[in-house]
Amino acid sequence: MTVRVGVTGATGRMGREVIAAVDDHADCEVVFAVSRSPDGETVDGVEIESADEIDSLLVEREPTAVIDFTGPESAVEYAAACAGADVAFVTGTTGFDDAHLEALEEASEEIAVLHAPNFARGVQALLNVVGEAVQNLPGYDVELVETHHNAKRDAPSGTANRLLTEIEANGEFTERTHGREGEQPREAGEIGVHALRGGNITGEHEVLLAGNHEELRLTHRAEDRGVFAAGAVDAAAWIAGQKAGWYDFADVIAE
Ligand SMILES: NC(=O)C1=CN([C@@H]2O[C@H](COP(=O)(O)OP(=O)(O)OC[C@H]3O[C@@H](n4cnc5c(N)ncnc54)[C@H](OP(=O)(O)O)[C@@H]3O)[C@@H](O)[C@H]2O)C=CC1
Ligand SMILES: O=C(O)C1=N[C@H](C(=O)O)C[C@H](O)C1
Repeated sequence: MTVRVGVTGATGRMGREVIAAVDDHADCEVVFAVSRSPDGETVDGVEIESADEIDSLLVEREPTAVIDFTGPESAVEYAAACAGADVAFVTGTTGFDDAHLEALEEASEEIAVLHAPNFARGVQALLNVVGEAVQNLPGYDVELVETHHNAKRDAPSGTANRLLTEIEANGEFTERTHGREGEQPREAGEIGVHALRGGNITGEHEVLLAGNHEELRLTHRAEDRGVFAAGAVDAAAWIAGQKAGWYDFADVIAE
């Protein structure tokens, strides 16, 4: 079966990568790609259409799934449009607050919604092992450093937040300390969180566990955004035919 993909935020860094990744995938095709302000542009030969037309595009082009890498407000709006048209929604957007997540969960009562803050398979592996490392090194100091390009809006990254959830679920920690300045000695039990921004760095995440005159560093470095796009397209292919509900990239990898 051919997976018919709709792309939102099509002229953004990730939107362009998704269009290219769909092209590389034997069983997928882009059936529409939208932007809020299309100016007759094409991306990899795909015409960019107006996001104002999303409701009719969802009905007329019959996508199997929409892939969204935009912003929190827009992701919620696009998810609601997909719910109205019975189309599955795959989003890699980050920076959601509780209200955004609640709105996405509401959509997942009607359609299959898959959210992953990182579609790199290596990050999924990191998420699988970080808890075990924390359990094996009780009392060690934990610091998390994420590094991204200078246009990233949200901090810490969505991936960093997911890693922090895993770390906290597997050890005794008191609080997250975001950066340090002035007289601020490290407290036992805190997790230091640091967001670096610069140039066009694709995305790096490092968890440092230090203690007992030793250190363990678990680092993931994405070298190309294509890795995220490929994972999102795999997710779109996987989600075709799934029933309404909330899914994660781990569900895709498990199969
Ligand atoms: N899960 C993962 O693996 C990854 C997640 N990301 C996340 O994806 C998101 C997008 O990243 P990136 O592509 O670098 O960002 P860009 O700013 O390059 O692109 C985002 C696009 O989304 C659209 N957009 C942004 N805000 C809104 C809004 N309020 N309403 C409607 N459309 C909007 C814009 O397109 P237009 O105006 O043309 O509609 C914009 O071009 C971020 O949240 C980022 O953290 C990034 C990489 C990997
Ligand atoms: O904005 C980005 O670029 C990225 N965002 C994601 C995040 O916030 O975790 C994933 C990736 O690191 C790139």
